[in-house]
Amino acid sequence: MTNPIQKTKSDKAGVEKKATSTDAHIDESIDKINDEKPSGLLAGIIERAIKTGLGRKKLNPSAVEVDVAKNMEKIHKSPTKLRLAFLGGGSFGTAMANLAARNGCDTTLWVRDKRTVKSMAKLQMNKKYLPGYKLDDRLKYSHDLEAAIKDKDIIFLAVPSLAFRETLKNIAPFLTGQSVVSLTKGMEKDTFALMSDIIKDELPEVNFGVMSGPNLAVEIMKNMPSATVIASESEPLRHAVQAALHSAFFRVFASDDIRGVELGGALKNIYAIAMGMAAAYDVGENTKAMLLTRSLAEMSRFGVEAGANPLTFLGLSGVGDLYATCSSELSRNYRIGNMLGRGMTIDAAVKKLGQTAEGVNTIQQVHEKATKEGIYMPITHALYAVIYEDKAALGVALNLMEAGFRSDVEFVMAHDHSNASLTAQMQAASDSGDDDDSSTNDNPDK
Ligand SMILES: NC(=O)C1=CN([C@@H]2O[C@H](COP(=O)(O)OP(=O)(O)OC[C@H]3O[C@@H](n4cnc5c(N)ncnc54)[C@H](OP(=O)(O)O)[C@@H]3O)[C@@H](O)[C@H]2O)C=CC1
Ligand SMILES: O=C(CO)COP(=O)(O)O
Repeated sequence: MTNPIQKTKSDKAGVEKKATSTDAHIDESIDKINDEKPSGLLAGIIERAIKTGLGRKKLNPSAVEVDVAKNMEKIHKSPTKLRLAFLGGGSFGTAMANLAARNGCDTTLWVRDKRTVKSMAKLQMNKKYLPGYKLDDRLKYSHDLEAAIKDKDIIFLAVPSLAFRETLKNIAPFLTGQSVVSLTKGMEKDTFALMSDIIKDELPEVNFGVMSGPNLAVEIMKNMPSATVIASESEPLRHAVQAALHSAFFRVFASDDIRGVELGGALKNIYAIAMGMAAAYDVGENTKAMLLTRSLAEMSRFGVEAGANPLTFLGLSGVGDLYATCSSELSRNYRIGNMLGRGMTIDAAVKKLGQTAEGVNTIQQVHEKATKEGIYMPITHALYAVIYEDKAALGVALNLMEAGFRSDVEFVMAHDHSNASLTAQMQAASDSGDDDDSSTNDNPDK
């Protein structure tokens, strides 16, 4: 059997020279990105961190990794270097694999397309998803799934949710005790399964975790300080992921609330679409703040119904990711919303984006689940009505504003019957007073 890792290594060495001198288009992109480099205080922090070895010095990586290795089941010969595989050659898989390689982990990025693997090894760059960003020269590339995961300690999955189950099925025959960590933020179409559910379904024996947080891939490639959360019931796995990815630019916090962390990452995509749409209507900061915090209320309400701890939504994977994705045009979900707000159809917006926007499917899943189970999710239902039932956005937004009286944080003061009866009185008064026809199906006191 060929060893694709060795092969790509020599490819890299052979082609590097060409890449630096001939690809004018990429040089242009790099110049453009360099122009956008952080400046001032941020630039100072980054420069200092680089000079001091990416901030891992104090952590004494080999000591941490020896400790991790001692604890991890079925861990093997060389405990001084964690061995990692990242599956998925999009922007996030690439950014995370690059972080790990830069930290000195033995890292292979698996990409399904052979030509893309060749191009990445040649240029040390992901031209399609992260053009202009040079990748660490220790990062290895492979399109051979078996070889990519062989002898690894941890396999990180960064494929879109629609490919998650299929990817697990494909690696199942080659597993020899590796742990699995999902980086995917979505729900399986039609089953409402989260990625951890799919892991338990397909690989019931495997030690697993999920990682999620405010991690816009391009900002990570620019060394902009960021943080994330690894959630797992396995402490050794949490430690291993922290040790593998931690640097002065990237902090990895820990949690054992897998459901909460995972739902934060999946649900915020719905609200990023809503916020992108609101931005297209030039709404004010008060409106954005209202939308953001009522989105958080929906997320935590839904999370609790699904078995999550509501406090998890106050962490990086909840409010942290919600804020990042709802504020930035780097978010693909936000961009989809913005295109919708400017009058495009959902199909045209998805086509124009040409990348993964998990929220498009998540809205449908959550709308259906919440309707079936009677979970109060007015923003999700409103968004569904605009996107999939062709309701007018303005009417839907006004309806949301006219929804009944509710408590602010329902885990502090429950939405009780006095609110419900007040709402009913108001509703009756407004029904008899006007004949507004811009309704949605929302019942605010369901
Ligand atoms: N980008 C980000 O900032 C972040 C993304 N995430 C999450 O990570 C996941 C992946 O997103 P991201 O990397 O951004 O996506 P991208 O759209 O950038 O890339 C998707 C990648 O998945 C590959 N792919 C698609 N279908 C399959 C399949 N059936 N088998 C194997 N590979 C496949 C694509 O290959 P091809 O090019 O050949 O189609 C491509 O390499 C999503 O769930 C996302 O929510 C999480 C945090 C941050
Ligand atoms: O999850 C992300 C940032 O944390 C990326 O968001 P998008 O998938 O909307 O680009």
